[in-house]
Amino acid sequence: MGLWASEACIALILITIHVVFVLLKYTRRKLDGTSLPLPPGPVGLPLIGNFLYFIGPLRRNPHRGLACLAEAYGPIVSFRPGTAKNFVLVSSPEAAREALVANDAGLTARPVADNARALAHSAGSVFVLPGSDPLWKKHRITIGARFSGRSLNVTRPMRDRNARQIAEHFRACSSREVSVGEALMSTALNSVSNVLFSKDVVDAHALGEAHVFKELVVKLTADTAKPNISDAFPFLAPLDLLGSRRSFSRTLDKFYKLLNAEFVEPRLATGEKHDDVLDDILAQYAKSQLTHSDITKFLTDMFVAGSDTSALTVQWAMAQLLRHPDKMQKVHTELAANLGSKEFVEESDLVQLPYIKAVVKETLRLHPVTPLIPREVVSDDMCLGGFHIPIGTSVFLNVWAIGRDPASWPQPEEFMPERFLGDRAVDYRGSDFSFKPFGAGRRVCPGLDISARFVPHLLASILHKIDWRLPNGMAPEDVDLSDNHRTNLDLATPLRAIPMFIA
Ligand code: HEM
Repeated sequence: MGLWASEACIALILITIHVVFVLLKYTRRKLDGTSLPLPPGPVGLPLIGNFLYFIGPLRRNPHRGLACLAEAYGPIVSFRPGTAKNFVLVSSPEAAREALVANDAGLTARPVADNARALAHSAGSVFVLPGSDPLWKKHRITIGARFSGRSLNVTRPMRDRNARQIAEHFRACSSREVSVGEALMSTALNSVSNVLFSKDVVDAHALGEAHVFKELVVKLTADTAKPNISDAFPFLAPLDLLGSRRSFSRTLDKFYKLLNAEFVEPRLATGEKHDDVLDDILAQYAKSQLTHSDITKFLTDMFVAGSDTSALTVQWAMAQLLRHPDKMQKVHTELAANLGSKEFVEESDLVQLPYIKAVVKETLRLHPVTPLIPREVVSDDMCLGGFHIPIGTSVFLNVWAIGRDPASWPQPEEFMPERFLGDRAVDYRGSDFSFKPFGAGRRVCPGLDISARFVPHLLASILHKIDWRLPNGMAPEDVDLSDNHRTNLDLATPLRAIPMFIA
């Protein structure tokens, strides 16, 4: 009886706190002068809000769980995972357009995960610095000058060489079962490092092997957005209860040291010039416009943002093609018809390979590697879809759900690259918000242009003159297409297959 009474007492206190909290919020909005309602969403518990969702249905694949919330509450949903700020979820093309076009200026920040604060990384990170920060602007100009448009023609020969290396690697593995993703990750790292430092980071003979640089980037990528109780309950952050930030700090520290020892210090010592990103940032360093720490943080972000994303997209495309032999046949027919006996695919061949490019787009529609694009409301409250979105709210665009919206995509679950050919040739940029795997607006992915070249190039290179088989008597329908949302959208079962070189 005594125990029951104390439980009832605790429940009463929690309910009272919750009611006070709701009343305070209501009163504040009245004082703010807004009469717009907040977006609808699941009712949270006192104090912990909707936290239980995040250790339950949303733990493994939040993009799927959040798509179900949108089905229940509509295209703009709000919820509160813990005592941290409100989250708003955007899940329709129209709402995404309103967020990224009409409200772009107000959404130029990103939520900062507790891990990102390790070694003060967030203070120099191009990924999380607010859009108003002069350092963010400086970094975006540096990236834009080397990673977009015609400037990419300068580095094209290096990507041709990287694509040729991976083709040779898989041809040399002919008839042997391989992990498809391992070599793809090495090649994606090399394609980024060549624009940054004019150098491969993984040796051509070791593409399929473990490598310290690769291991560190893989670990940093996996841990960047690892679920962490400190993010739901910021008052616990100083304790770092899961040790997440400490572990991230150790990995970051190793990576910073590696970047400095192998790339930054030697270039500073010799004063060599290579007409690349490192030249550009060292020139800014010489004028005291950047610190040494700004440089390592920037380079770290470029590897974390640019390599796993590209490698995973090619791995997803391969998984879909192995699952759909008729589409694989179309790819081989296109390659044979346009390249004939040419030994290796070059970037300039892509104009003749529309089907391969459509395969990549269809892959990014179904498996966008950043399924939930994170933004944050800065400077002022905003109105979205007739709802009030207070300053400080974290806004997530569920591009995974938008890419499967049946109103925009007939038979949305089917892998049909043909939908990206002909009249309905939706592109990555442009006004169609039913397909935005690289985001949009001021914070659009600055790697879009290089990815639009290199991802189809990489895919074509590992398919040209190579016939892929499934191992252990697997049938196409046995290819596992289930996903696992770590920082990026990973395959739940890493793809293994057997390359057969067609001489
Ligand atoms: C298939 C490949 C890729 C995909 C699907 C992808 C997707 C994305 C998405 C969705 C965003 C957020 C955009 C937004 O908020 O609107 C982003 C940001 C970013 N991406 Fe990519 N990305 C890819 C490759 C790359 C590459 C190759 C690089 C550079 C080497 C890169 C560098 C970045 C950076 C630095 C940001 C942060 C930009 C900022 O916050 O200002 N990405 N990417």
